[in-house]
Amino acid sequence: MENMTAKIFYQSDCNLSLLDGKTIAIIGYGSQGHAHALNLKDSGCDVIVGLYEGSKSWAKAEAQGFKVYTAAEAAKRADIIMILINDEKQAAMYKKDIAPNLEAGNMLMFAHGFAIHFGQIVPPADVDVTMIAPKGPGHTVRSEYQAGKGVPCLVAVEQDATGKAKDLALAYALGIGGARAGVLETTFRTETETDLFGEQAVLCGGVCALMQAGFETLCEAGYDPRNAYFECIHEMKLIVDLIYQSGFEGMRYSISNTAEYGDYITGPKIVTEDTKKAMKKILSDIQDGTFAKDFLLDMSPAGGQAHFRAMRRKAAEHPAEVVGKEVRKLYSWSNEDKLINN
Ligand SMILES: NC(=O)C1=CN([C@@H]2O[C@H](COP(=O)(O)OP(=O)(O)OC[C@H]3O[C@@H](n4cnc5c(N)ncnc54)[C@H](OP(=O)(O)O)[C@@H]3O)[C@@H](O)[C@H]2O)C=CC1
Ligand SMILES: CC[C@](O)(C(C)=O)C(=O)O
Ligand SMILES: [Mg+2]
Ligand SMILES: [Mg+2]
Repeated sequence: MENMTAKIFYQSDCNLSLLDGKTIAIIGYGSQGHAHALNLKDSGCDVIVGLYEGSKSWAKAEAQGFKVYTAAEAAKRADIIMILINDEKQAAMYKKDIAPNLEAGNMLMFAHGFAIHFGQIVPPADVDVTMIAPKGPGHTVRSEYQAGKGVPCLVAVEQDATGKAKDLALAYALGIGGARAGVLETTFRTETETDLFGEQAVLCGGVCALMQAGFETLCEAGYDPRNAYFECIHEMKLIVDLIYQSGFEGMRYSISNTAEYGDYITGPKIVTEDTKKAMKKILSDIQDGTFAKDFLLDMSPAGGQAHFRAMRRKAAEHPAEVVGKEVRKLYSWSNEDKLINN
């Protein structure tokens, strides 16, 4: 097992004043970008935003109080440059906009290790290269900060040219609220491999496939699709919320004995040794670069996102999506669809 003694840093380990006098450029204003920029601004930091001419987010970032520049101009003006654009676009943008404007002693930052770990970006030796990777979606990084809380983060230092890289990165983690929850020390490699594995096998790929298969099974057996949606999709959040609060044991305390008995009996029939075997293959494809190669190829100008777009279209047409729209209207307090339009 990996090092279980890796340090966790909290607010008292982080010195926000290390960011005094430093300009932070947030490149990208999407899920993570808007959250980091707004949280840092609310923490008193000097933040500018870098985008491309014609970006749909330019006016939004300005309306939310930021000076917005092209990525190249923002990089030139900044001491700390956080790259929060899509992983597959980072290498080309870095080469064109960031590299020519980097100065010795700058800090280049990432929220995910993909571009560095897979060698898409190779920064010069005289800059710090660090990562603060929130373990949660950008919109939650913002909403937790506003609630006085934070999303836990990973911190990693790839290059420490100034000798202060880790302390500066930790100050940044406090600025976005992550240190309120805890910041676990790791490496770019480990963050990249575990993050890709988690989102593919469990959080996004695994959970969505499980919910959809359950929904389909009930619908194919003739049950009302709205009932199937309640049972296999809607209620997932409520069960996961209990796990979030008190672990599996806490969740099982809240459910009936009938459900708990069925949980123990049936879980291993669904997630079998074959599922574990498939998980191991997924992990090995991530570790040896197979996934990164396939992803980058499809997302490249030559690939034209052919596979990505087809998969996205097919997923959007799933009957659960149609029923879901109707069911989600029932709970007017839900802001999920607002997120999609943000
Ligand atoms: N989504 C998440 O919650 C998490 C993401 N991460 C990591 O954070 C990073 C950002 O991901 P995410 O927030 O999902 O990205 P999004 O797709 O939500 O946003 C990308 C942003 O980058 C802008 N952009 C695209 N190309 C350029 C360019 N050439 N120059 C300047 N800006 C550009 C986009 O502009 P426009 O608005 O015009 O489209 C958009 O504002 C990735 O490394 C990801 O792995 C890490 C943890 C969680
Ligand atoms: C789970 C997906 C994620 O890794 C995240 C929100 O943490 C991502 O890349 O968006
Ligand atoms: Mg993640
Ligand atoms: Mg991820």
